[in-house]
This record gives sequence, structure tokens and C-alpha cells, in this order.
Amino acid sequence: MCDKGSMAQYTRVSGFVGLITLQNPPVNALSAAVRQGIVDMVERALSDPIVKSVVICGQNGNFCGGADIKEFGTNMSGPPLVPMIDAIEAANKPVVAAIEGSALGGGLELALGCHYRIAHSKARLGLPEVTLGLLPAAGGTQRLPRLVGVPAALNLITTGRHVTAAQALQLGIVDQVTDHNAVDVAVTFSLSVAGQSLDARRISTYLCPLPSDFDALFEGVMQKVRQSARGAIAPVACVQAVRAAATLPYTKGMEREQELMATLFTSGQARAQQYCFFAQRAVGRWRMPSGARWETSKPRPVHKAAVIGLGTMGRGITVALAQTGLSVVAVETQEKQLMEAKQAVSGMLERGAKRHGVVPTLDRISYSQNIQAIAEVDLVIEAVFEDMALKTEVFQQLSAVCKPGTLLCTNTSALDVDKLASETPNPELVVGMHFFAPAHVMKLLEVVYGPRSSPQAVATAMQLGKKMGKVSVAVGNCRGFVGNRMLMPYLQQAFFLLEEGATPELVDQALEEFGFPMGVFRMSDLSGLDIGWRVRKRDELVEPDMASGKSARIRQGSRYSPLGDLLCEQGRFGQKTGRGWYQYDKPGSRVARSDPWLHSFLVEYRARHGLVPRSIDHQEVLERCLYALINEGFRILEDGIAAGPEDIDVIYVFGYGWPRHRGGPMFYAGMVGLAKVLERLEHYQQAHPDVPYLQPCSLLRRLVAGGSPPIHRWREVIKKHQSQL
Ligand SMILES: C[C@H](O)[C@H](C)C(=O)SCCNC(=O)CCNC(=O)[C@H](O)C(C)(C)COP(=O)([O-])OP(=O)([O-])OC[C@H]1O[C@@H](n2cnc3c(N)ncnc32)[C@H](O)[C@@H]1OP(=O)([O-])[O-]
Repeated sequence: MCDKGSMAQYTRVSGFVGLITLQNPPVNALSAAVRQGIVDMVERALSDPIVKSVVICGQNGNFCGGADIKEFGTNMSGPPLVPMIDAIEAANKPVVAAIEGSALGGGLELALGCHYRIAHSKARLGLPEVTLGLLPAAGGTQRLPRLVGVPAALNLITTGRHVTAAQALQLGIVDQVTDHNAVDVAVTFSLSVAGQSLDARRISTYLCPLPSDFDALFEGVMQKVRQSARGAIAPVACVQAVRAAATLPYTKGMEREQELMATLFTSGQARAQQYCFFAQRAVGRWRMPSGARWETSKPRPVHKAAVIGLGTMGRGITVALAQTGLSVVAVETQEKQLMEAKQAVSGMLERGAKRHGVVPTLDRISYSQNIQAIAEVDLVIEAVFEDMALKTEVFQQLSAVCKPGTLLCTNTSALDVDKLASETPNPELVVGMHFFAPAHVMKLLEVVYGPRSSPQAVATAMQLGKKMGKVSVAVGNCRGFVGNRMLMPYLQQAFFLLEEGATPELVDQALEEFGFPMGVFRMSDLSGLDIGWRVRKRDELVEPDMASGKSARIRQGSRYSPLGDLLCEQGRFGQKTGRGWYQYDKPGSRVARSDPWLHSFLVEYRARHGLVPRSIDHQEVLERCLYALINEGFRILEDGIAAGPEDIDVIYVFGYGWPRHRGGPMFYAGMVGLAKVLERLEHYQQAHPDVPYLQPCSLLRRLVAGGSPPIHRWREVIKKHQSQL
């Protein structure tokens, strides 16, 4: 017998089991209609005299992706989750959750309200609310600690990480894991426990096991969470909610959970993190200025790939490719470098496999010194040294060796992709695949298309990026693409602030308190000051340090700071030389310590250039570094290099450490207020007329003149703006 209508279907199966199926594709999110459906169908099952037990499952092999995030910004209606789940727990017939696919957030909380949980071996479970700036507010912070203990619950809730079914069984979250259809297993199981007492199956009635070192544990976790949260408020609230579970009876603990959730639900941070959730999905729906789009561009199949150049980036890319199951040809002409790379790659694959409990895919990779070895591959990623002449030579060789139709991708981080394409007979087959170090770890991938790159080439690179577990963003070809192009004004302002009286410590502290994992100067020391120096030399910006005064700090008509060049001339490349903007115990060590030499060098430098230092506060550091970066973001939108603000924000959150609870540079500009950003840029541009990067972008002016529309409406303004340029 079957009852349709609501978004939860009711069927009586095996004679005596009420089967409730959530129906809200693709992830059966608990929208108002689904919640109403569950309330109605549970009531129906419990009042049906024939029914002895109940099974809850999700349509299409997916249990439930939690509350409907799309409802958060609206006036929420429909039955609330907490009493709905309490009613299931209080039921007088066994209710079994049959978990396939995902049971996340409210979805897992629903399952925790059930008396038993059966999971398919491929299922994934978790309470990821903290990644949305929230906490599990349907009893998750009260039931999970009672079921698995405080330490495990604290870890799952403050990290939001997903666990496999096997891990969930080990933790005690689920009662059984099956390789068979979990719904069938659950139906049979539910009948086997029908009629048995359920008192011991109602988790909210459990006493929360108190760890012996209770206070020390919570203090330790709170300290760690505050440190890694870098200003995010949700993780702290998660700890406070779990503490309530350990110290208060269930109902009081639930009041505390709701209280804490109320502080988060309307917060700017929650809006920022939910924006990131949808932005991360929106960038997959790419489009090019030519009008080509993701839906209409068919990717080419890639069965075999190659990597040319096995330096640090080439090795990471080889690992990331092999981990997808693809066969990979890794080419390095230098024998010593090839042997070292083979060892490094094998080590990375073995460590990765151990972490995930899988078999390392070492046999997927073949190594060669000879470029002929790649004649039969479908796609090549070139990762040789960042030099145009060398890359041109490699691309000419690739065009000669590769079979027709092979996609040629370059991992350059700043060179002209279209110029490289012009070195080949088929420029339509050339795109940039810009990975971030370490390439097998960092999630971001910039897929760079030139004016002649085919939509199919972009589609193929985007699909391969997804297969490698990357967050791939399609961007246009220009100097520095999106990420590095916006970094230029950010770095420049940081240098100017040092000239005007700031110290690296002050600038970095302001940026780290904002939420960046590392300030600009600690980051430069990590990546190496010599990389930027090489680029500035190539751009003929570096001059011998003879001169003093203003003229020495002007290049190509604009203000320029030679501070970074001067440090490099003294071999201060950062961590790798043990000296940079900070000092380190020895070359390669990572702990930055203030360097008195650097401070006296700045004093001497300012005196020599007639610069009078002044007091600079954190607000000025943030406004100048971040607003200059944001302004360049608007130029990128104006140029059509990025299709929308989401593309820029995803790049900065996944590739440049922009704090997720601040949404990304463009989202942040909207939060601060575009008029404010414009006013501050005009203020600083007036003070520094020789700094073009501070010249407000006309698109920003246009948005402000248009009443600063919300970010989801910027694309239409950009379209109109571009058509009038
Ligand atoms: C009270 C309670 O305590 C609280 C307050 C909560 O419960 S807060 C909510 C907590 N739940 C989460 O954090 C889980 C969020 N979802 C995911 O992690 C993943 O989606 C997934 C489940 C692992 C599937 O991954 P996927 O790669 O297969 O597909 P997808 O591309 O990601 O998703 C496919 C499509 O579904 C949409 N979608 C996914 N989950 C959604 C959700 N919970 N609400 C609304 N839409 C959702 C998504 O935007 C995309 O739409 P579109 O782009 O096609 O238009």
C-alpha cells in the first residue's frame, strides 16, 4: 500500500513495516515540505495497527543532506526539526534509519533520533554545520556526545568532517554496516526488534559519559579551536554546546543548543560561509565571454595523462593525477631529478594511501627521460621551470610528439597562455591548469582559457580538475590570471606601509587577526622572496640601489618600493635562507622571529629616502591591503576575466587563505558596503596619487551609483557595464 502527496512517501512493506522515503532530490534536504511529510508519515505509521516497525530512508540512494540551506535566508515555515525528531525517538515502535549516500547535519540528527541506524558501506556521515557558520541545532550537540562520548563528539562537531560507515560503526554512531541494500537490511532488522523495549534506544535519555579530565579537556579543546578558528565564532559555540551536554540534563542542554544557534544563525559569518557553500558549486557552472557554457561543452575523455617537468609542482600534479586512477607518464629529462622525483612521488602516494586506508596507485605511473614516451596520452600538463623560452620549446616538442587532439595544458602561474598556444599548430587545444603548492593537497585549480582555447578544452580540464578532487574555476588569460593578479596590489600596499612606518609584525598581525592563516610577510618568507624578485627583474622594475629620495621609488611613472629587491640583493629569500622579513633559527625552519636587523634596515631606508615614519593602525593595514586587492577584483570582473564574484571568492578562499567566515574578497566588500570601500579607496588614492591600483574601478563606481545591489545581482550589472565599455 502506498501514500503519495507530500515529500515523504509512505509504503507498507514486508507486511508489517512502515517505510518512509524522503523525496527531495538531489540530497533530500529537510525543506518545510519534507519535514511536514515526515511528521505526517511517522504519525501514520505509528497509528497503523498492522505496522510493527518503521524504516526511514531517502530516495535515490541518498539518506539526507540535512536542513535545506536555501531556506535559511527566508522566513522559515513548516514543522520545526527538534519536536519532529523527539517524536520519533519517543515512538512506541522501533524506528530504523536506513542510511545510504549521505547522512549529514539535520540528516544525521534525524537518524540519531531513530532507535537504530543501519548504514551502507559507502555511506558518509557527519555534522558539518560548523562549515556553514552554524552548529548542529536539531539535538546533534546533545545526542552525539551521549552516544559516542565527549572527545569524539567534540572532534566531529568542531571540525564538521565526514566519517565513513566503517568509522561510524567504530565510533558507535551506527549499529550495522552492510554492502547490501541498506533499506532491505533495515526492513528485515526492524522486524527482528519489533516488540522489544526501546527504553535503552532513546539516546536523549543516556547519561553523557564524563571524561576524567573534564575541565582540562574542554579548556584544551577551546584553546585549540580558538586558535584554528582565527576569529570564526561557530567552532567556539560548538564547544560550548557540547559542554552543555556534559553538564546539563537533555532538555536544559537543548535550550543551550538553541540559544547558541540563535547567536549564529543570523550572523554575518554564517551568511559568508553559506555563500561560500553555494559559490563553490556555482563555479562549476562556468561560461566563457564567447558565450560557451558548461552545459553545452562536452569534455573529451581522458584515460591517460602526462606530466612534463618533475620539480616540486610536477611531482604534486603527478600524485594528484595518479590518485584519480588514471595512468600517468611522468617525464623529466634530468636523470638525477627523475630518480629523486620517483622516490618523492612514491612516498607521497604511499602516505596518502595510508591516510585513507587504500592501496597506493604506484603502478599507474611510468617514468621516462624521453618526451617520446607521451605520444599516446590524451592530455599533457607541462610543469617545467617558469621561463617563457623553456616553455615555448617544450610546447613545440609536445606539438610534434603528441597524437592529434591531445590537450596541452600549462601549469604556469603568470605567463601568457595564449602566447604559448601560438607556438602550437592547434591553439584551441591549449589551456592553463594552474595548480597551487602543494599540488596534491591544495584544493584550488585555475583553468585558464585564452581567446583561442576551445570550450571542449576548458570542459575537459574542468572535469579532470573535479576528478582530482579540486575546486576548479575557469578564468580568462591575463597577467597573473585572477589570484596572482589581485595579489600584486595587496603586496604593493604592504611594502608601502613599511615605508610609511609600519613593521612586518604589525601588518601580519592585522591580517592574521582578520583571519588569514599567515600575514603577507610571513607568507612571502614561506614562498620565497626570490620568486617575486625574478618576476620584477623580468619586468625590468629592479634597479641597482644607488639612488635615494622619491625618484628612486618611481617605476614606469608609478610609485614603487624597492624594499623587497634590497632584501633579495642581500640573499634574504625568507625561510629557505633563514633570513627574510623575519629571522629563522636556520635555513628551512618555519618559526618566524622578529629581526632587529630588519628594523634598523627600515629606519635607515626611510632616512635615506626622506620618509618620515608615522603611526599606522590595523584598520589602515586592512583597508589598504584588502581594498586594493578587492578593487583589482572589480577590474577583473570588468575585463571579463572572471565571470562573476563567486569565481574570485572561491579562488581566494581555496587558494589564498582568505578566511571562509569572511566569504571572500568580493563578498566581504559587499558586507563592508561598496560605498565605504569606494570612499576609502578615494581617500587613499588622494593621499597616494602615484599608485594606480588605488584608482577606484569604474565597475565599483557603477555598482555604488546603482545603490550597491546584493552580490547575487552583480552579474547583471557587470553584463550591462561590459556592453557599454
Ligand atoms: C538543523 C541542522 O543542524 C543544520 C542547521 C543543518 O542541517 S545545516 C545543513 C548541513 N548539511 C550540510 O552541510 C551538507 C551540505 N551538502 C553537502 O555537503 C553535499 O552537497 C553532499 C550532500 C555531500 C552531496 O555532495 P555532491 O557533490 O554529491 O552534490 P553537490 O553538488 O554538493 O549538491 C548537489 C545540489 O544539492 C544542493 N544541496 C546540497 N546540500 C544541500 C542542503 N543541505 N540544502 C540545500 N541544498 C543542498 C547543492 O547546492 C547542489 O545544488 P546545485 O548546485 O546542483 O543547484
